[in-house]
Amino acid sequence: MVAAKICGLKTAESIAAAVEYRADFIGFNFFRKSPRFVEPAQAGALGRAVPGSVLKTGLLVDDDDARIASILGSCPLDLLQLHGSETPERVTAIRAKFGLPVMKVIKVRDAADIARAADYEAVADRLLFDAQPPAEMKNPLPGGNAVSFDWTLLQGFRSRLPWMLSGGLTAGNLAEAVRQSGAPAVDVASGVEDRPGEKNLSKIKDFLEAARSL
Ligand SMILES: O=C(O)c1ccccc1NCC(=O)[C@H](O)[C@H](O)COP(=O)(O)O
Repeated sequence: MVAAKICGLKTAESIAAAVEYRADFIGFNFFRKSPRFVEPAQAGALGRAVPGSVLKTGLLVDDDDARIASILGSCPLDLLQLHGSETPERVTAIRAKFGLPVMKVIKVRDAADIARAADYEAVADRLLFDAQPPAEMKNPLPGGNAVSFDWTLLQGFRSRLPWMLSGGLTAGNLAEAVRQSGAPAVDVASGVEDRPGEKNLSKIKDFLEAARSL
């Protein structure tokens, strides 16, 4: 079994499906340009249906303290996912100011990107490896692009921090992704959707059942 996060949830039905099929994390996306964006107040209301056993994750991209404080005022969270270009110093500052665990996202194109995880080893609580959007991709978002990277780049990766694999995952490729990478946890947004931002409850079920079967 590998732990699983379903990211970009913004409806009661999709959250209920994630909880029913035992997601370990759910993600609220606070990046306004994303098709998965959810208003913090709405996320706060939705989050009240989430049991304490499922960690509510807030997805941020280079947000300042005022915005993070505003989000947390509307939506209690268990984990902050920093998906932008936050430096180790910025991660340290956010963690200290808000008193919440931080998952730093490392965007991967090649082996040098994996090595950059070491910069956050002493300051983050978790790591998430996501694909760097390909250079030719028109108007990519910082994440949620349904793009994967070479999972073998993570072979032999060791960290004192728990880490997740992300990027282009689906119920259909999950076993191979985990076999190649050795990931102990996985994360998905597009792979459980029919269209960007529109979650498919059966795909959520299939993804979470696939994660539990490994
Ligand atoms: O999902 C988004 O729209 C998004 C937008 C901006 C920054 C991050 C975003 N998603 C972050 C996630 O954790 C996604 O689950 C991850 O990038 C994987 O996405 P996908 O390849 O679509 O499964």
